[in-house]
Order: sequence, then structure tokens, then C-alpha cells
Amino acid sequence: MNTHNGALAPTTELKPDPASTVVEPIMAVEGFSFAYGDKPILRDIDFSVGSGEFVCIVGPSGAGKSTFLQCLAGLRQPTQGRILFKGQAVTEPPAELAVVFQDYSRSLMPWLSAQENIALPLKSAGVSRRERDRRALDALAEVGLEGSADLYPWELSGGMQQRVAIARALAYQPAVVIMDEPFASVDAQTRADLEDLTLRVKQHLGITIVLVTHDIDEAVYLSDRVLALSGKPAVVAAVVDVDLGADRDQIATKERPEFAELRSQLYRLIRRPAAVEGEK
Ligand SMILES: Nc1ncnc2c1ncn2[C@@H]1O[C@H](COP(=O)(O)OP(=O)(O)OP(=O)(O)O)[C@@H](O)[C@H]1O
Repeated sequence: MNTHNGALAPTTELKPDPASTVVEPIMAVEGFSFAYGDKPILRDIDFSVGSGEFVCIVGPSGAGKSTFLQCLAGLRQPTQGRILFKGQAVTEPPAELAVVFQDYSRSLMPWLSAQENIALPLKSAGVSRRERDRRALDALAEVGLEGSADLYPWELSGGMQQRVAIARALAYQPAVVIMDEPFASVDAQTRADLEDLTLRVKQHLGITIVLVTHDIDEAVYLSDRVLALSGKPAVVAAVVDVDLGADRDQIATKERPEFAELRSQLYRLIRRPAAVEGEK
């Protein structure tokens, strides 16, 4: 599976790297295009996500990142091409896929406790009461909120609410978690804490994460690979391997010269939409 299919040849030193080929894809995007009515948004995207991989998607505002995630999650259907989850075409949200959105204040039910919020989708899925309680408490412990099961969203800080939203996704025991700007509504310190929490949880549970962010630093810090979208309609500008090792540290990793180089490459790529269009 060639993860660089459909990518424009970048003018930077980025080159398709055979080492980044996904050996065991859990999700695949084949010949994908999407339009809202007659307005093309995303074009000719071929991409795959490896099992256990952390992939971030970056691109200019309005490029279609959220739309792409909605298609990956089975909430919208491609105009052309197809999306596969474990080899099966995605026609509705896959059972083993969970989504975390940016706006925690709207994603949690204010009249339900943290534990009840986490258990709610499990109830809809027919999971027994006992199993719901066990999974909700385990998920709360996973995000460091073991003492907050009985608290209501309005009794929790923004960062804690977003941790409950992450716990709700984890309690579903997904193979893949899709996150759309999940840390955009919290302060910088909380954001860094949530990034580290997400990395820890991903490593501990072995899940696959696909995350959209505006923040190039965040994308490089979190990712195994970054998918950069650019142009109108957006195409794959590049797929960038992030060889920074599994252990990331907010200070030490960001001080590494490789980190600065990757960040600069990505900035250059997504800041030249006009040039990308001209190349087609
Ligand atoms: N439901 C919709 N109907 C029609 N057009 C839409 C709809 N949702 C989004 N769009 C348009 O599609 C384009 C892509 O939007 P999308 O939200 O996917 O981009 P994005 O890259 O996530 O943007 P941002 O980074 O600003 O959140 C935009 O031009 C937007 O106005």
C-alpha cells in the first residue's frame, strides 16, 4: 500500500520514503474525492493508516480537514472513491471507531455525571449495566479521573471535561479514535497535558489515532506521520514521516533540530496553496 499515492511532489526536500509504507493498514482511503453539492472540497486522496499509528492531518483553514474526518468516521459518504475500515467499505460509523470533537462543552450531557456520560453510548450499544460501570470506571482511571466519577460536567474544568470526552471514546474499546481539534478549547498548559495523556493512552491501549489540528507543532509532537492537505480543492501536499521515537517530551523533543526541521517543512508546505494549485 503506497501511502504517497496522489501526493504532489513537494518542492521541499521531502521525498516519498518507502520506509513509511503502511504494512498493515487498519484504514484505507482509495481514489477519494468529496464535494458539497457542486463545490469540490477534497480531490484524489489515497492514504492509509497503519494499525497502532498516530496520524495527524494539517492544512489551511477551510481545506476540508473536518470534512475528511467526517468521511473517515462514516458520517459522510465520499463523492468518489471509498474508505475502508479493516478491509470493509465504510458506509456508516464503524462499531470499532470512536470520535472526539473539539467542543467538550457541547459533547457532554450536563445532567449526567462523568460516569453516566461515559456509559451512555455503551447503553445504546446494548452493553450490560455491570459491564458499562466497569468500562466507565476503567476509562476514567485511564485518563487520571478516578475520583471524579460522580461529578457533573459543570463541576469539572475544561481540561477535565475533555478528559471525560476522551474516556467516553476509550470506554467504547475502539480500534481507532478520530479526533477533530480536540485540544483547541483549552489553555496552553492543559493542552500540553492532554497531548501527553493522549500519547500515553495510545501507547498503553495500542489504539490507532487520527487527529486533525491547526497546530503544526502539535502535529509533529504527536505523530508518527503527518498528512498535509493543501489547495482548493485540497489534495495531499505531502505525507511526512516523523522519526522522533516513541518517547516524546514537551521540552526535550521540541528542542531537537529534527523537530524544528519538520515544523519548517510543514509550514512551507501548507502555506503555499496557490503554488500547489499551479503545479496541477
Ligand atoms: N455542511 C456543509 N455544507 C456546505 N459546505 C460546507 C459544509 N461544511 C463545510 N463546508 C465548506 O467546506 C469547506 C471545508 O470545510 P471544513 O470545515 O471541512 O474545513 P477545515 O479544514 O476543517 O476548516 P477549519 O480548519 O477552519 O476548521 C469550507 O469551505 C466550508 O465552508
